[in-house]
Amino acid sequence: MDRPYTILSCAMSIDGRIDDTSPERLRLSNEADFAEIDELRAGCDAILVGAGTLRADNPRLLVRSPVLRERRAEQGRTENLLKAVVTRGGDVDPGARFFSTGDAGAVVYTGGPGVATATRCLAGRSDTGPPVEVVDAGDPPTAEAILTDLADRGVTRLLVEGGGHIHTMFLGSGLVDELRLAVAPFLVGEEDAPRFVMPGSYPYTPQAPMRLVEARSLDGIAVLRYCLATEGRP
Ligand SMILES: NC(=O)C1=CN([C@@H]2O[C@H](COP(=O)(O)OP(=O)(O)OC[C@H]3O[C@@H](n4cnc5c(N)ncnc54)[C@H](OP(=O)(O)O)[C@@H]3O)[C@@H](O)[C@H]2O)C=CC1
Ligand SMILES: Nc1c(N[C@@H]2O[C@H](COP(=O)(O)O)[C@@H](O)[C@H]2O)[nH]c(=O)[nH]c1=O
Repeated sequence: MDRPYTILSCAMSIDGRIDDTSPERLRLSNEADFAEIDELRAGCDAILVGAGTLRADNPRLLVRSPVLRERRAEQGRTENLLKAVVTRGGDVDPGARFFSTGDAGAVVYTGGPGVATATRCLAGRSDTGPPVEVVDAGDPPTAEAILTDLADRGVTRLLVEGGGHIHTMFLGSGLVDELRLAVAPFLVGEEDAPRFVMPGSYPYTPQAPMRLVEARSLDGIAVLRYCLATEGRP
């Protein structure tokens, strides 16, 4: 299977939560960590999130540093990354910042009735924004179909940036090459706070663990990097 090198990046609390239940976005990363994540973004061709993250955070998913954007432009690349969102039902907000910002366009991965729903939702968008395409990636969409489509678009390096259901989908597929975790030095402690992953079936077991390749402190945040590709795994 021709697919991009796939990095999953996530910031979590010590109790494995990626947000709290308040309406404001929880800041788990510190400035140094956000700067590293920006470097990580700048080194990728595409960035992918789930529709839940779009609804909760209304993120822009841009390269923040002007220096990094300029470096990309000098390399003949778009200043920002191609954006991708995964939705089962196709209900996406055409006014979301995800669709109106950036210079590389966006792809909505959905399937079944979600294709018509997403197409209908996006019909209300103005024509002046970056191009947006709705792609049928199966019903329900699979990580494999999404990665194959991204590879066809010339994406060689993909950053998956949440949320918990999308982590579950991608880690469950066994098609992630690298995991970067930033562990903030506190606990969220709320039963209903979004989790890093849901219960599920994962190929990373005590018999076939991930390989820890880096562990360091970034101003008090533990940065952990794991290599997920091992022999016998795709
Ligand atoms: N700390 C961090 O690093 C990050 C934290 N977050 C946080 O994560 C939270 C959001 O996470 P979460 O609620 O899990 O949402 P996700 O971003 O994981 O998106 C979930 C949505 O993805 C779609 N989906 C789920 N499973 C599938 C599937 N198998 N196939 C296709 N589509 C699927 C559904 O969309 P639909 O409903 O449209 O059908 C679902 O509602 C927010 O609170 C956000 O702040 C997010 C990113 C990073
Ligand atoms: N809060 C939090 C994260 N949250 C996620 O980061 C993304 C930010 O997008 P944008 O603001 O557009 O650049 C968005 O998907 C949001 O859910 N990420 C992290 O690395 N650390 C954090 O503490």
